[in-house]
Amino acid sequence: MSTARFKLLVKNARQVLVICNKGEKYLTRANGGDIDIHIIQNASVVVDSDGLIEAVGPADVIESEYSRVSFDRVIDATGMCVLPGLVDAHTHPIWAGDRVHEFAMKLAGATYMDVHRAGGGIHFTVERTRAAAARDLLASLSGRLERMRRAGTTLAEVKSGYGLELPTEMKMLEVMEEARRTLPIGISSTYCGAHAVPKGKSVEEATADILQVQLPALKGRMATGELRVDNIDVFCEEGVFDVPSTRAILQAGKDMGLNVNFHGDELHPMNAAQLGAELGALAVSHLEEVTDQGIAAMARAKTAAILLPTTAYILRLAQPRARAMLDAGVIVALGSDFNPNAYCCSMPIVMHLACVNMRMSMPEALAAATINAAYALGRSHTHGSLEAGKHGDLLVIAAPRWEHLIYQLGGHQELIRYVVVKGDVVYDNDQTLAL
Ligand SMILES: N=CN[C@@H](CCC(=O)O)C(=O)O
Ligand SMILES: [Zn+2]
Repeated sequence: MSTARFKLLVKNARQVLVICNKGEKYLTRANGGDIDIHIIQNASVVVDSDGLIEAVGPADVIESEYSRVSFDRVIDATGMCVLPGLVDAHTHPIWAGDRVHEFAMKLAGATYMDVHRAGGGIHFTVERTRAAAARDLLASLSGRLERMRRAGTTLAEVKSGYGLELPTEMKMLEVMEEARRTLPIGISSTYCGAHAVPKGKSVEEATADILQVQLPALKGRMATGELRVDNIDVFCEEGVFDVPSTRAILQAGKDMGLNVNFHGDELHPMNAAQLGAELGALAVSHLEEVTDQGIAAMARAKTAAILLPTTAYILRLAQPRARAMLDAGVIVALGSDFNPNAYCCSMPIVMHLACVNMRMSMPEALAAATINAAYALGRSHTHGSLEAGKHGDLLVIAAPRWEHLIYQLGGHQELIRYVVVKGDVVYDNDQTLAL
């Protein structure tokens, strides 16, 4: 090795969670075995000058191979564990006005749709987001993404969907674009203009507005490079967008080159999983009410299931059937679903809930929050594992075994020592406490 200068060396970690090491795009139980995550004991990680992973291997091998290289930063991870940056596959973090008052209503027995039909829920947030200035939305988004980063997230999917008309949807996408360019976290951006049917419009009118006004405008702004949008989303649900309107919107987005990734089978079985499989969707989120046929279709089509443990928890819904999905070979991913209904920025808490309430194993939850979440966003060639050539996104936790990140409910604040994005330390936490 020549006398190069690289960004970062993380050395002598007790465990390095590589996750997978053969270029796998996702991990499933397809062959009947358990999800197998790749771990190296007593290992080091090298990040090159472009912020990409150069090498991961036994500490002594890395030490001798890179002895002539100088590093901008060296982290001594003795006694600690290194994991890939977590990927949050489903969030709604751009909005104004919280809904703490609705939390009280739901605790008193109101359902999600009771609140929505009464003009609250998404409608409440839409009114406030329409009225908010872009700079205020960017400021609150920045704070929320920082909270996510401090909890180990280095790539987050971010949705629009609190405008439901052209000006506000574009304002949200512009805020997202600015965040993507300036904030130290990866963003996968999603147009979700079909998040609810705006007050005063029918489903048909809302669908026509999206197809004839919003999507053409978005296409124009993507063509000029003003906006970069990765995914298209629809809330497919009884009383929101029905299957025909969902299909039309998703197909139009797909024709524009967007990845299909939508909300389905949450409160009622809608056969959304089958629709996703038919459309070649990268992912369908929620799936609390998915049928066996829907599970089989997703497994066949390699459409990822993005499960959101906070939603079922907060709304006291039936848990998504993670075990049935995993056993059928579905690619299972996780998301925080951060939004004014489910206020949680922490993927470690999400993994904990997935293990306890959805009966996932800790390796399954970690694969779901790394490589499989990256797959759901079309990013598993760059994110989700510590393999050479991928982004140097990682976290260092002050614990002798990686499982502490899931086991310690809410303990990530004292456990996560460093968070690194593309080789830069973006969170340096000297508040870690001994176990
Ligand atoms: N279910 C639809 N959308 C969000 C909730 C958004 C909101 O209530 O503001 C979700 O994924 O949980
Ligand atoms: Zn959502």
